[in-house]
Amino acid sequence: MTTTDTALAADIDATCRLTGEFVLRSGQVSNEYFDKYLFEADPLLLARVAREVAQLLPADAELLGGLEMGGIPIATAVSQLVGLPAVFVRKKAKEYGTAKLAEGPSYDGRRVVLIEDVITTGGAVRDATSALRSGGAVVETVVCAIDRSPAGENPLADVGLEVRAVLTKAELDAARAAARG
Ligand SMILES: O=P(O)(O)OC[C@H]1O[C@H](OP(=O)(O)OP(=O)(O)O)[C@H](O)[C@@H]1O
Ligand SMILES: O=C(O)c1cc(=O)[nH]c(=O)[nH]1
Repeated sequence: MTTTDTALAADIDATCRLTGEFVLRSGQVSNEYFDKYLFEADPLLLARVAREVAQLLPADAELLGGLEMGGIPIATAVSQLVGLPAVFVRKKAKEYGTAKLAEGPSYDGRRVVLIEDVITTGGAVRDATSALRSGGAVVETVVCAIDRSPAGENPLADVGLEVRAVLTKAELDAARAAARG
């Protein structure tokens, strides 16, 4: 367990694990879905997640890159906690106005730590990494609330990204099993 908040896994699991049939972003079909908005909409749970994310930030982070959409509330909460500015990374650049992909201050040449809600295959994070790097950002780490990618593998190793997770699927499963007795 990477979290210092020992009840967090059980509370997140109870709040946002859904069962059914879900098509995921990657096109995979899963019988489980972690609805991050259910914890992000709860001010106390969001604050607890943000505290854990803050502890996982690399010391040399200059900007927090919150990924549209679920990464943005977490990045905002962490930004308020640690005093680092944030950029809000769109899935695709806005087609009018500033036409930006990432909203907020310039990230060219700056060390951006990505903040994500859930990682399954790492596809969304990979896309954001590539886009920000194209704009000159140094992106080496992503901190996510829930990592449900296969245990023991780094789905983003191919793009040189370290994944730091507040909670893994195994930890959520263990919390669920413990709660059921
Ligand atoms: O690791 P992956 O296989 O890419 O899957 C995880 C991504 O899928 C979800 O994005 P979605 O577009 O559903 O999210 P949003 O509600 O945050 O916009 C989730 O928020 C991650 O960004
Ligand atoms: O892979 C996804 O799309 C995904 C999985 C999940 O558990 N939660 C979520 O918001 N997205």
